[in-house]
Amino acid sequence: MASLLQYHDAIKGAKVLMVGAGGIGCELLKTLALSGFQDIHIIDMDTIEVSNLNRQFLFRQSHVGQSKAKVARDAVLRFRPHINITPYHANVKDSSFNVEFFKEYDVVLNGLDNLDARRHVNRLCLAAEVPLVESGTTGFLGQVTVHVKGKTECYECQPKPAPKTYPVCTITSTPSKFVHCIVWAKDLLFAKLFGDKNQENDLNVHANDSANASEQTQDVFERRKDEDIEQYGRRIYDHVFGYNIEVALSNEETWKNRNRPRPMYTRDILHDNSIEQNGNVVKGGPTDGLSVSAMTSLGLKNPQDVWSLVENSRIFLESLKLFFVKREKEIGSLTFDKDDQLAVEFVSAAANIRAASFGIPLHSLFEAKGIAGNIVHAVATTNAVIAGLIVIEAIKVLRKDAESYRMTYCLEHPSRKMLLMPVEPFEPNKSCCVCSDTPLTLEVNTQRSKLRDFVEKIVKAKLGMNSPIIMIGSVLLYEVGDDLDEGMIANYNANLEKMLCELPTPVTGGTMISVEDLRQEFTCNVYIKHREVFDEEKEPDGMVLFGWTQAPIEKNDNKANGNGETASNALSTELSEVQKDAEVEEISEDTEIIGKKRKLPEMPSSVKDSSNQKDVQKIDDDDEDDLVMFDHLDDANMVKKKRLQ
Ligand SMILES: Nc1ncnc2c1ncn2[C@@H]1O[C@H](COP(=O)(O)OP(=O)(O)OP(=O)(O)O)[C@@H](O)[C@H]1O
Ligand SMILES: [Zn+2]
Repeated sequence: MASLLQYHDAIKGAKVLMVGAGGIGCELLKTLALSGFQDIHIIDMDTIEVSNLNRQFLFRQSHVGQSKAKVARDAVLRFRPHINITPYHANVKDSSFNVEFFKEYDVVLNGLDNLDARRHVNRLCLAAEVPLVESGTTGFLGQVTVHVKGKTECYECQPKPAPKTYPVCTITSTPSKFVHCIVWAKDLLFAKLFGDKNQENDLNVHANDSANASEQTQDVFERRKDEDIEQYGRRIYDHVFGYNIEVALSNEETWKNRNRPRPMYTRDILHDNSIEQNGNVVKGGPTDGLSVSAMTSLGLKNPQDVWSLVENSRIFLESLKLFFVKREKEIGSLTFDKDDQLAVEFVSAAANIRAASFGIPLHSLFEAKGIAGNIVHAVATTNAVIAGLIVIEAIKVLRKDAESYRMTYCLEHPSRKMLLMPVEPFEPNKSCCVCSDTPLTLEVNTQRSKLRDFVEKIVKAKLGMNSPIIMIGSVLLYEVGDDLDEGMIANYNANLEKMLCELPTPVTGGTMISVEDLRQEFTCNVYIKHREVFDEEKEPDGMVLFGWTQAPIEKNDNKANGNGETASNALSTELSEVQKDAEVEEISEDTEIIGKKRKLPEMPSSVKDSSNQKDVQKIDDDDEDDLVMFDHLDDANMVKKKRLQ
């Protein structure tokens, strides 16, 4: 009875910070409120999108365009009117959410969808010494991990899997990488125009240019009776690249912290009648569906060339026309196939036009073809399960019950006979540069690399610092800040362009550089080792950082935005099968780790063999054959003592 009371007191008196009010966040807020939490603060920088409504159940159609944090608060207060919920419609990386702010909380709960924000929160939690419960879901997979400074590993102690999935809103509204444009072109536009008409689709199908009311309700993507194919193509182009972008621009909130896209209309891009002049090969040509090609039709030969916006626009219109003229019978039943030349041409051109609109570098057809993917649908149930686990861990953290902390993985294969896999947390990784003082080593050619290369490729891309200060001893070489005077800015800019060995305090072999992010209260020492030659293919940065735990950089990614999302509720892109497999593999690897290194002091009863003290479980899977060894309880306890002092 006493312990129940204690448990209740821990919840009632706790001040909790939730970061992210999306798929996991909505479930989490509801569960926190219903579990008796009374002082909850929520940070989320986004507004509600139509595509959120199917699973972010606190939001309704009428809330579209409003702050997620605020609407989530109002929704929960309706059934828990007497608790305090404080919303912040802001980026968690804003300077107001500093260490002092974090110190006010008893626990921080993440429901985020990107690595960048997760790393930032991890660092602030370490600096403020506040426990963090971290989470993520992708389709049926998910995990909850606990990070307590000095007791367990931090979020960055282990290498992170390469980013694999993309949030729906990023695809439909705010692409920042070429891969987002490919997913949009393939999974939304191509599917809408040529696929099953009954499929759900997140594209805006209404236009405001309809002359009468009946047309208001008509799907814009339907070809109208007697509509000329040229006209139809241009109408689609103007709708998706022009009108829809204008609609998106009208929501000012979305663009507060982002670059505004440019609406594109055929009348502006294609001033001449190039389509009619060049596209008239349509009547002749091959009859075999899969060999029809817009490139051939327009005389574009090299798929490795990056086409201009005009060329992509012509390919777009031409491939659309060819589908209707040459492959009309297939329309309504097509699915994207990377071996279908015309489909690849259409998707590649559409992605490039969208990329141009959003200021994203264009890619060749060859590159675009390599980025094809499957959707990993968000599974609301996974979010709910994960939210429940977050609350369970949060309660343990509040009760300082370190012995029972668990990292829990939600698995996909029911044939493993267990949905949830609890794992005892690791102790901190002594060589983690984020939660320990271990210096990093950088091999670099100090005569050929500029300070700018170091800042961009190491400090920002790898160490994830947003406002770095770079020093050697007490000499400042570079800093980012709002309060710098013109002289300082000029000085730092000049330093950026200097080779490392030519800086006012030269960086050569043996130099120790100190890099600090004041906002994250994160400092790193980087020991420099001069090296003459680098392998251009294997070491494209021309420098190699040792001693950090970050995963390899994502391939097929727009380098300008180095952080990928391991999103909950996400669309995956190709790197398709490969990525899906990787996700499963990731869990399999963990499974193996459990057998070898991580012990499971308590397993779900479904997998416990009651007759055994030392259980060897053979888990049969469709195509996998994992052997997992569970140590008996006594061993497990010993291990636990060793890990969690
Ligand atoms: N730096 C950040 N600061 C504040 N909130 C963030 C930050 N980064 C991500 N978020 C929020 O985290 C939430 C993640 O939720 P979720 O994964 O469900 O994504 P979503 O954008 O709501 O859904 P989807 O994109 O899949 O339609 C989003 O609401 C997003 O606004
Ligand atoms: Zn760490």
